[in-house]
Amino acid sequence: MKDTNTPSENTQHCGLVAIVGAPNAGKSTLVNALVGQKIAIISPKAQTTRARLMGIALQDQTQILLVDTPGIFTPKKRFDRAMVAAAWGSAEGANLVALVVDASSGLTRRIEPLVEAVAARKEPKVIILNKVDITPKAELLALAQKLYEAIKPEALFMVSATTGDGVADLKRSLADMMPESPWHFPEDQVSDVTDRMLAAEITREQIFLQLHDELPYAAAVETEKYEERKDGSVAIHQQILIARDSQKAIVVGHHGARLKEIGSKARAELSQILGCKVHLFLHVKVSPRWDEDRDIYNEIGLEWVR
Ligand SMILES: Nc1nc2c(ncn2[C@@H]2O[C@H](COP(=O)(O)OP(=O)(O)OP(=O)(O)O)[C@@H](O)[C@H]2O)c(=O)[nH]1
Repeated sequence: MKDTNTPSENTQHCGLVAIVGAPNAGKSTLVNALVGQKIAIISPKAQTTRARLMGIALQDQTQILLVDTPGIFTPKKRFDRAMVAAAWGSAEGANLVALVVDASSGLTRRIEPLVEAVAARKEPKVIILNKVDITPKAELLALAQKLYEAIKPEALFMVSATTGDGVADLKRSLADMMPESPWHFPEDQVSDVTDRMLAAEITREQIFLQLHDELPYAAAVETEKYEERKDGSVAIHQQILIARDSQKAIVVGHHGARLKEIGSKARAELSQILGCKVHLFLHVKVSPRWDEDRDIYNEIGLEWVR
């Protein structure tokens, strides 16, 4: 635990909130909104968040550690199992389990097992109905009632992570539920994601955004080298791993145009986040079984599962 050197040590509060929910519920968007800064990537495609990320939100004297998890779904492949294991693993030892529900989709059969699983958890729970900006009020109230009865949470919130509606109230209430404890991180730290990892995630987000119809989930990004230069800029070398030769042509594009576009958007975003000039070098590598490679699991923060 790090010494935060803040004056009023004895009145500090700090606790862990595990954010769980179905893929696409808006968990990453919500964590970014609570932290007030982008720490997790977002995409309209489900299952974007692969590893466990921690966002650190500050509310007065309270540090709220928000563990953003991969969406919980019924896993089939090893990679999927690793994602779901990471999600539940992060709920262990949490002070609060927060179930985020996409209110606009309602109580679908897909999330019923998740609701049951959350109801059975021993930690205190809250329900967060997200996407209220696109949910009719009557549906919202009916859903709130059903979920309240099923889970019996400490509290239920209605928010829009994208418009920010209800987010400040949610943050204050979460802070009120955190136990008295010294802060676990320095005041200015917003996440436990390393710059290397974030850089890989930003490139992966661009691949998603630009190619999700042609290349769903078939790519991983590894930061091979991350170098801070004397002139204050950062040079980042990354490998884009794809499963098949045919996908290489898609990622590279005509005369390299697609790769250039992925690189230039990722570079612009990284340079904004890191606050310096970024040189980004992307290499595409065909690695037929990248999702069976232990090193890649480590790099993106997932545990290897059997
Ligand atoms: N209209 C609306 N859209 C939202 C809101 N919150 C999130 N979204 C959108 O929902 C989609 C999924 O958001 P994410 O934050 O990536 O969802 P997630 O739950 O982290 O998804 P996984 O990574 O798959 O687990 C994105 O297109 C978001 O822009 C909201 O409050 N209102």
